[in-house]
Amino acid sequence: MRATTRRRLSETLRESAGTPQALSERESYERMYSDDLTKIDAAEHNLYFGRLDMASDSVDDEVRRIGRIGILDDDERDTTLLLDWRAPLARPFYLATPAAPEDVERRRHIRTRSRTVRSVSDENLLSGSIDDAAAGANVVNESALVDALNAARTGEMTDIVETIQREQDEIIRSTHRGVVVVQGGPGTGKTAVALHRAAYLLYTHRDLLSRSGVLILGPNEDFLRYIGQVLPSLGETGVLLSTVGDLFPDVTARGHDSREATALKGDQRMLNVLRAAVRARQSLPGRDVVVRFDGYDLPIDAEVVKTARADARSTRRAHNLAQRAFLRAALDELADVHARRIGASELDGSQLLTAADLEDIRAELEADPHVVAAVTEYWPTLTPQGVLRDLYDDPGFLRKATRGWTDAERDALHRPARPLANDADLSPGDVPLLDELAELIGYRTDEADRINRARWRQKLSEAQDALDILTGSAPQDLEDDLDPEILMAYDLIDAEQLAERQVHVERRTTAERAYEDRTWTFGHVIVDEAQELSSMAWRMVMRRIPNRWMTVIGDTAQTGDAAGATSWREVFEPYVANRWRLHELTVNYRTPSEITRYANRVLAWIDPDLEAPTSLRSNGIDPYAVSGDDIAATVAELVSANEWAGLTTVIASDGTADEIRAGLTDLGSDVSVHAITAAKGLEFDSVILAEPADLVAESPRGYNDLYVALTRATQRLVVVHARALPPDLADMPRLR
Ligand SMILES: Nc1ncnc2c1ncn2[C@@H]1O[C@H](COP(=O)(O)OP(=O)(O)OP(=O)(O)O)[C@@H](O)[C@H]1O
Repeated sequence: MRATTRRRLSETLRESAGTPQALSERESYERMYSDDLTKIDAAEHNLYFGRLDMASDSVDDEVRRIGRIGILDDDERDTTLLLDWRAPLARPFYLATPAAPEDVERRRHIRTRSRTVRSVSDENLLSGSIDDAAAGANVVNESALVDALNAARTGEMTDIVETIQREQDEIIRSTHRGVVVVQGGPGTGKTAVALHRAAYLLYTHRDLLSRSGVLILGPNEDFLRYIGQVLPSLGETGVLLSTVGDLFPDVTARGHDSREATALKGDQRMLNVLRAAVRARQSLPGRDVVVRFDGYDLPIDAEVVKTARADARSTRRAHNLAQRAFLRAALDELADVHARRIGASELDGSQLLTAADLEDIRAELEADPHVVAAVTEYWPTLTPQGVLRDLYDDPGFLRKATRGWTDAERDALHRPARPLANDADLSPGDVPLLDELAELIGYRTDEADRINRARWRQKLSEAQDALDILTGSAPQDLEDDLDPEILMAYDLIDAEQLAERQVHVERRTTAERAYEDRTWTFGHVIVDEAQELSSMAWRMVMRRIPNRWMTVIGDTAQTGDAAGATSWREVFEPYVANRWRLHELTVNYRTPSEITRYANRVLAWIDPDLEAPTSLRSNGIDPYAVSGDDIAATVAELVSANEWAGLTTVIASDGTADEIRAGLTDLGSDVSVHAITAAKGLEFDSVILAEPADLVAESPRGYNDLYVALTRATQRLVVVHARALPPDLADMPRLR
């Protein structure tokens, strides 16, 4: 397949494309073959991993071979060689258990490295002789699963197609067209499920979703990097991965907010603040505003602006879009004022000017840039960034827009404007506010169009230059005495046509186009670590998905963000009423029971009603605590005194992470350090948790943060502390 695809690709590249049409065709073939090659390369590892021998009395007594991608033979009947894991016929591979064998007589696991088979294990599901699966256990493909769970972590998430469990499979293949909410404790495979659901939906609804795209939202860049390889390894490349903070085209928000500011910016009350802010920009003139027109001082008074403003507001259009109506009404009023001044009869005040004269005045006003500028001052063109910066910067404006707020709340929002390139001074919490403002203002970020137009102008000018050169190099004798019979290049072709020949057809993927367009609506949206999204962020996400076909993954016990969610019902009911469905995942695949013993106590403290996930395995390695007066020094000592096999990290509070990192860098150690807010969703072989009391004290959601920190390790946990341990960890064995 690879050789054939390569050959076709190089044939395509060799073809010359004379017309724009042919060029466009060539490019779409080029893309298709390149995508196929990527897919084939990605599937190489463990391509064929499962086989089902169906019972001889079942409807289809057959053998099904299951792999990462589907492969058909090139015989006449297109015989299936390998079934895609997402095909309906492959499903019993994930569902069959000895208790409910689904007509499967034997399930076989094949593990390969490159093209060598490393192991084969069989489960006989009908005969009752089960070599491999713990009979009756609710775990499918157990030995392969245990292998996968014990494997050392690499810092990149891997796919789980060989060992998807029943409760996970149900979510991955859910046919629900509304919101599917997946609630589950740490390590229950929520992220894995989300990614496999994306792959499944792309396979099942390829036509629809390849046009509209799938968006996956994650909490931070590190997390997106961590999960970034999973979908490509499943042959899917057309998905846009983003954080909420990166979802507004051209804005790379890197600013940092206090907890108070974060909470306020995420609060629904901001909606009224933003509305008020935009309305406050539709202001009235003070006294004595005049503009010179036609030799007279023309007053722009509050009455004129008020009438125009009422007209513009009654259009109910977004601010920038209503500017035209405002201007039209204001100029009508001003034309009247002016006509009354110059055309009124001295005798009885009646108007001496004809309707045509009035029209002329109106047209002259409109053509006068000073008049237009003076009028639009009271209904200016706005940008979301401009409004937001002014709001934070100007205490008077802030006060006006935040009726009913306390001074302390206003202080938390106040921030002098220091604009940076790409709006990097704004924070991720500002992005949903920008998006809301963009709606209120009617601001479009047609970045793609803008770029295309700029490119087009560039091409046009290059083409013009080329024509000029052609003209300039025309033989002199012809120049002097142009022979109308001789055709010149510029007689046949103008710059525009020349440029058109150069145009490259749309080469960007759906995901790339979606990223550059604020008003893009996706076919499906997946939100991971969804508990961290604020109300304002949800409004932004919902705008991207009007059909509300979403998969939302999270754990309200892990909410750390000051504006995050504590109840799924509260989040979704306003958008979809009861069109949301809750699934729960109950098995913790990541953390051994030795560690969850402690984590579960913290969970019970956060919410006694939440059920703790069951740990699938125990590894015999008990966590222990080490104390020392200087945290950074004790961590450094611990790190240098031990062999840390596998991926190891130190998790610390946001406030102390830097200090600890500096201590380890001095040592030259490659053990990483993660501040708690950056550790969400990640996992490591070993975790050193530094000063849990700091995590608890640093935030009102401190126990949630502690819970997250305690559930990141797949093998070992060590706690280092100077202050007293939180009560739930107090009985941990001590090294010293
Ligand atoms: N069916 C499975 N087969 C093999 N590994 C699995 C399976 N389900 C989950 N895992 C593994 O368990 C680990 C935890 O999964 P994942 O990160 O998806 O959990 P999570 O619920 O998102 O956790 P958190 O809430 O902490 O972010 C990962 O290494 C994942 O690959």
